[in-house]
Amino acid sequence: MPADSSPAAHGGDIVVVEGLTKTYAGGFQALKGVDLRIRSGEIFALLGPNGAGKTTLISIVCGIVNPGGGTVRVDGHDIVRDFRAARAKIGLVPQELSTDAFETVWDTVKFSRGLFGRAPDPAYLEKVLRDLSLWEKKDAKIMALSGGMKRRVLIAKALSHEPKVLFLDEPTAGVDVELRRDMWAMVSALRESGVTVILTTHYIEEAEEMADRIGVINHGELVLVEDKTALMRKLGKKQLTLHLQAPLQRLPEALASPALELTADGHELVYTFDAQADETGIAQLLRRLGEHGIDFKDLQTAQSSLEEIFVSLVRGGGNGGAGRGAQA
Ligand SMILES: Nc1ncnc2c1ncn2[C@@H]1O[C@H](COP(=O)(O)OP(=O)(O)OP(=O)(O)O)[C@@H](O)[C@H]1O
Repeated sequence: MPADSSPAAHGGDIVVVEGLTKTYAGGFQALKGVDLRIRSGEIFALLGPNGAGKTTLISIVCGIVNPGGGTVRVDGHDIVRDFRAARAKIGLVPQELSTDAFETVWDTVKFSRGLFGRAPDPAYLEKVLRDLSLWEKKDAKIMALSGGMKRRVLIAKALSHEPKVLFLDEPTAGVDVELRRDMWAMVSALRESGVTVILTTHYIEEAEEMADRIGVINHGELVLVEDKTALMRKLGKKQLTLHLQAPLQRLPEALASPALELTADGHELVYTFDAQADETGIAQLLRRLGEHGIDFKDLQTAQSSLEEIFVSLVRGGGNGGAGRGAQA
């Protein structure tokens, strides 16, 4: 990336979204006041169920959809007042390759660069194609490429004008496991080259694998923004299920704790604990159960997955509020 004197070049936030709202014609409120700061050089994953507002948010930042209220700045440029400068900083990888089927890889990438008014730079484009393992295919027509290669062409096009921020909308939707791994490797390599990457995904595994930070959006609101490692620490929560000898009507008062739950049928006790804590509390729990004459015949443990955390977040339950406002 060429050096410049813009704010983000000094280690600030490359994308700053403040109070962003969007109401579509017809009255549907797709974004309800989103605040989000993307740090220069990070990989940020935006997770959310269908219809949560991910594409709307990305489309506004990329200038495809008009914002309602609020502001968005990309590398210091307002996306409305200073659209061309803001847009020039952005590469967008859409889900589908729509046109260009008869063009060669080289021509389509060269054309994309030209669209942004950048001077030709064959050496840069060669590097992009080589990095994406597309160099051998530079003279092939796009229609003759495999699905995975077409996806790479989309990335090459998005990188053709040397953007600072790359948006990937569902980069691995519908691709096989091998290509998904390739894409992950490519995105990591991009980060190494200094590009900030923002991706939307339905695949929690993808966010888990790639992202530095994760944002969860639901019903047009960001319900959580957190470092992945912090989120993974939350994942350290485990559950111990005790199958009781005899069903209990209710938990004795003395054992009442938010961490301990009796199942509806009274046959099981479920204890939730932090597997990474020094003191899980299990020994104490078992001792106290003994004191109350509660015997169990079997026990098992299970670890909650990011998937479960995500589901509880988007249902508005669980510990979803914990990360609210946690972004920088
Ligand atoms: N042009 C439009 N007119 C009216 N409503 C729209 C329009 N575009 C999107 N919506 C609605 O806004 C909501 C958010 O859509 P959006 O595409 O941003 O969600 P998403 O999180 O990207 O979903 P998905 O994961 O399914 O792509 C949805 O309920 C959608 O139906």
